[in-house]
Amino acid sequence: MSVTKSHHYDVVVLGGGTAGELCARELAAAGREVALVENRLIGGESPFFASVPSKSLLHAARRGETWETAIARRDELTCELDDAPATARLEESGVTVLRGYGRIARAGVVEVDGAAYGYADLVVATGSEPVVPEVEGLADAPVWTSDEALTVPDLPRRLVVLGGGRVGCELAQVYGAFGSQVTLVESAPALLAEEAPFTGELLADALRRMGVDVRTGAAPAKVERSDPGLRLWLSDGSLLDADRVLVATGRRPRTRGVGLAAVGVTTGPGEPLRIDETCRLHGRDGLWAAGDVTGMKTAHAAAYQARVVAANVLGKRRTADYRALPRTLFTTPSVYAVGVSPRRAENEGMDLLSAGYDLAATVRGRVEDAGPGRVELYADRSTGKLVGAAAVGPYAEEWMGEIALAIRAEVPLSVLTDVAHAFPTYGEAVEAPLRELADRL
Ligand SMILES: Cc1cc2nc3c(=O)[nH]c(=O)nc-3n(C[C@H](O)[C@H](O)[C@H](O)COP(=O)(O)OP(=O)(O)OC[C@H]3O[C@@H](n4cnc5c(N)ncnc54)[C@H](O)[C@@H]3O)c2cc1C
Ligand SMILES: NC(=O)c1ccc[n+]([C@@H]2O[C@H](COP(=O)([O-])OP(=O)(O)OC[C@H]3O[C@@H](n4cnc5c(N)ncnc54)[C@H](O)[C@@H]3O)[C@@H](O)[C@H]2O)c1
Repeated sequence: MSVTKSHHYDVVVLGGGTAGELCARELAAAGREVALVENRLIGGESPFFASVPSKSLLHAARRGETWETAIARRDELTCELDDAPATARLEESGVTVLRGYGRIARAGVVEVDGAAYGYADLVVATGSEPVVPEVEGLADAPVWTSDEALTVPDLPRRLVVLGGGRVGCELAQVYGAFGSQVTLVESAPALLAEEAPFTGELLADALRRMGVDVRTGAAPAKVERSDPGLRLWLSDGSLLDADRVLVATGRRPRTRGVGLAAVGVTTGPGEPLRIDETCRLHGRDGLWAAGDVTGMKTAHAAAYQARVVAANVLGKRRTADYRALPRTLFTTPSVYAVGVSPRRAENEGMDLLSAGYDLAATVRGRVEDAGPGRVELYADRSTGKLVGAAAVGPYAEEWMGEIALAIRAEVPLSVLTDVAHAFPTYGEAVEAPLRELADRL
């Protein structure tokens, strides 16, 4: 179809999720004429299908609410999947919203459902999509991804969750807490295999204690419909009967169909877009990318990059620093990790010094009978700096924030050991390992 150029914008943003929406908003606030192209909901995954509904259900589970109350609150928080308020706020901030599927037609031109729009700068923020593993029969089975698991009102009697990463563990806890009989199947030998081993071990124990059947080192080999529900054969030879399968085996950057080849950007299927430290795409002028499409995995990372892109489009050179982006699970107990993990240090040949502390040894942990929990801190022996940390415990994502700051700001251990924490708090748990690291370095 031949297209005509309808308008020229300073900036066109492809994708209105966390990254795209924030970037568009910042650029419009700075006086740029900005259009944002979105083919689903303004706000993207996080407020409607991901962070917000999952955190709402986890919170309801902690409070012991009924499933009906929990999903009513979830649906209220996700505005019943109505993005009209978010769209109105974005338009009020000066951004033009173009509804439809955006594709780069050629350098300087984006096509949206037959109409063409010019741009000086283009920001690709098209997010990611779930990966469904190729397993015999899986495509014909009643399968959910997190999208369905976080929007439908059903509470399956028997649920098999494939994948023990962040989505799988959070949703296994949600459905297990509300009464589904949940089996969590993870192909790696442990949950959260990329993180410090104690995190996956404590999380698996917590899930098992609440009745989730956690199977590690096993993957689905074959799926068949049965009456009622379906039957799964696992690679270890065991058999599972279920009413529903939730696939949570990862996500891949959404790069197909965006027309990147038209501007000379080639990328393999499932590969993230390559950006430099300023979030410039493939080193090309006027082309930028932010969020999951670049291989990021969290909303806060998407927002961080969006700000970096906006600053650079506005001509203020800003580089991204990824050393202290938190990785969290909002389960009970929470899991928090930041910076270098023991696994990564091993892969990179980094000489890591570690020190840990059990939360049960803190007064707060005893007062609240918090159950098993732990903090580990990691320093690079060659530089003497704190480079990573992991924690499992109540609201670890809140009280470990100071460690992210310490890593990012390279705060010396001599200063960190001189900080007093309020008594009695979980935050006190970092004091002993900090002192130990300082003594041993
Ligand atoms: C179940 C779940 C729970 C999560 N929980 C958390 C959490 O607690 N904390 C956290 O930090 N992160 C969490 N995440 C991750 C977080 O949701 C993502 O990192 C975040 O949404 C990424 O934002 P984004 O802007 O890169 O992409 P998205 O939010 O995916 O937005 C991309 C948008 O682009 C649109 N789009 C794509 N292609 C086109 C096109 N060609 N034309 C027009 N529009 C297009 C899509 O429709 C979409 O709206 C969770 C993820 C999942 C799946
Ligand atoms: N709290 C948070 O910040 C949060 C919460 C949920 C999701 N997310 C993000 O959403 C994205 C998607 O999460 P996810 O959990 O789907 O992906 P993930 O990559 O974190 O985990 C996928 C897991 O599935 C396993 N797996 C892969 N193939 C398998 C198979 N065939 N059978 C069994 N197991 C298999 C992998 O070993 C891995 O442990 C991630 O980027 C994650 O960071 C973030």
